[in-house]
Amino acid sequence: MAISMAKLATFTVLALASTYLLKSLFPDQPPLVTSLPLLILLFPFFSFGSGGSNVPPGPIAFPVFGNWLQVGNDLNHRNLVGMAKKYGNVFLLRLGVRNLVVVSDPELATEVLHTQSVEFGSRPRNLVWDIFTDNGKDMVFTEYGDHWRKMRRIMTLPFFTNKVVQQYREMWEEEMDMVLRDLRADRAAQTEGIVVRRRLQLMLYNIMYRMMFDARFESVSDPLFQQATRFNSERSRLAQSFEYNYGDFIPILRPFLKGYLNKCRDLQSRRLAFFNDNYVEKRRKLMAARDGSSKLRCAMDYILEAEMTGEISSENVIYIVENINVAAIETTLWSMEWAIAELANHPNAQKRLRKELWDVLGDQPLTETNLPRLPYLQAVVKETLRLHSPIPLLVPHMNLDEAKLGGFDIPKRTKVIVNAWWLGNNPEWWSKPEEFRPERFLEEEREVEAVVGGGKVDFRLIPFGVGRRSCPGIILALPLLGLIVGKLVKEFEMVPPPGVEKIDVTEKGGQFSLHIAKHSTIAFHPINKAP
Ligand code: HEM
Repeated sequence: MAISMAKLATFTVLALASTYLLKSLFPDQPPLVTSLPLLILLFPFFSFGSGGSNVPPGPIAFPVFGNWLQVGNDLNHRNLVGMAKKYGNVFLLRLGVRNLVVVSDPELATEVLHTQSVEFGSRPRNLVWDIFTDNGKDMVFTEYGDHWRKMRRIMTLPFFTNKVVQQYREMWEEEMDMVLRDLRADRAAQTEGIVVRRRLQLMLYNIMYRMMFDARFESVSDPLFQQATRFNSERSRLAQSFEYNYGDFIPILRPFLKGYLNKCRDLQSRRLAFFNDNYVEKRRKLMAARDGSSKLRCAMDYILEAEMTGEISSENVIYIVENINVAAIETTLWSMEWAIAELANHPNAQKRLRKELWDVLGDQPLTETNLPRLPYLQAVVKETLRLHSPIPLLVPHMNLDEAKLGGFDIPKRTKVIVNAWWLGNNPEWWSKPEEFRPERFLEEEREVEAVVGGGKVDFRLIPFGVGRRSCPGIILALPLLGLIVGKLVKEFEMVPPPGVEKIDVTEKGGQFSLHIAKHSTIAFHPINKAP
């Protein structure tokens, strides 16, 4: 087949640019490696495009690199919207040996998450996630199948039922009331303001560790708290980084990732030993000493019971702990930070919320049982999750076998992502989506049920996903968010620190998370009577 001059020229420029890039990235590597792009020129030129099958549209793919050099590493929710406008609501990117399909409209999202939730119910893996999950011994990142089903079932009873919410709601309120007490006693918090994230992080760790292990941390200086947060944030940093993409996409470059992967392995073994030695083993000893009549006290006791009956292995036990540390704490914390920042920037919304809280509760403190009586509070939570989904592209899905989507063929083992942020922020479907305006959920969007669950799902608002692989933690995350936001607003006026007009709500994302770029400093002015 003849090749056009334009294609040849593009190819040559690309190959030279890549050679240059590799040479500067790896100056000490042998010429075989750095001249790889030129060798690629010798490859058959006509592996451009889709290879002839009926795959979704997308940019022209080059041999070996696919679209990677064109689209780069940072495939964040906003960049993907730009591509969807060009290629359509389902498009395909080839990133080296990996295929990535991006879905950007509610109907196709329904297909992936609901109608074909078995077909698209797996998770893709990569070199780093393989290390952090020991090739899928966990639940969050494992493939769809018997192992996932068993893990999800075993985790549901101690973590994800309404009974669990009822069992723990007073403990949650107690931890939150300690935050309010600390803010009232903190002069700096009331004058120049504080980075409230640190205190909320301690609160959330305490809530999750009390549920998991019946254990808590005394303060932010507790050495165990410092170790736990350091291990978890280092794990997130390594897993979320774009640094390892080149080795993941292009197998021939994997030897250069050895140092990075060893760092991940080393961290993972120290981190799992930390969970095991300080928490799991202690519960195991208590379980061994327990007589049949004593009650199971915390989630770990139920999990260890499943280990004792041979349903799961000790490795699975530790990966459940790892998954809760990864999935539960930072996601909820990011949402709290966004909600507080937006309320500080929108005094009218804050005033309206405070009025609702005082009208409904009077002098009484907010409790979990009151939440259904506070529609504006629920609207604030929904609006926060719509505008700032902590996981804007959901956790990636994958089809184990070849599948169909929107009339296209999806090659097997394609990473499929749903741009959930765009579903909640597309101006074709939402009025002025860039505005933080909770009242939309009491006015034109009264029917949106997705976030509160239970009702009919509106696929425009799915910050927790939907269907088989949706977030089971929604049952905890929503009341936790409502409670802390409501309690703070009832007792404090939250404002930017002196001299600052607006809190900076610039975003920062990783491979799939989205959080506030700079942790905000907020001043908390105590309120003692009804507004
Ligand atoms: C605001 C807080 C949270 C948000 C926005 C959130 C969001 C998500 C999303 C988008 C997914 C993937 C859904 C999909 O792939 O379709 C997910 C999965 C998951 N989340 Fe959450 N989550 C939150 C809090 C929690 C909490 C508190 C827990 C546990 C206590 C939790 C546990 C999990 C687990 C175990 C999965 C994996 C489910 C599976 O693969 O089967 N999450 N979450």
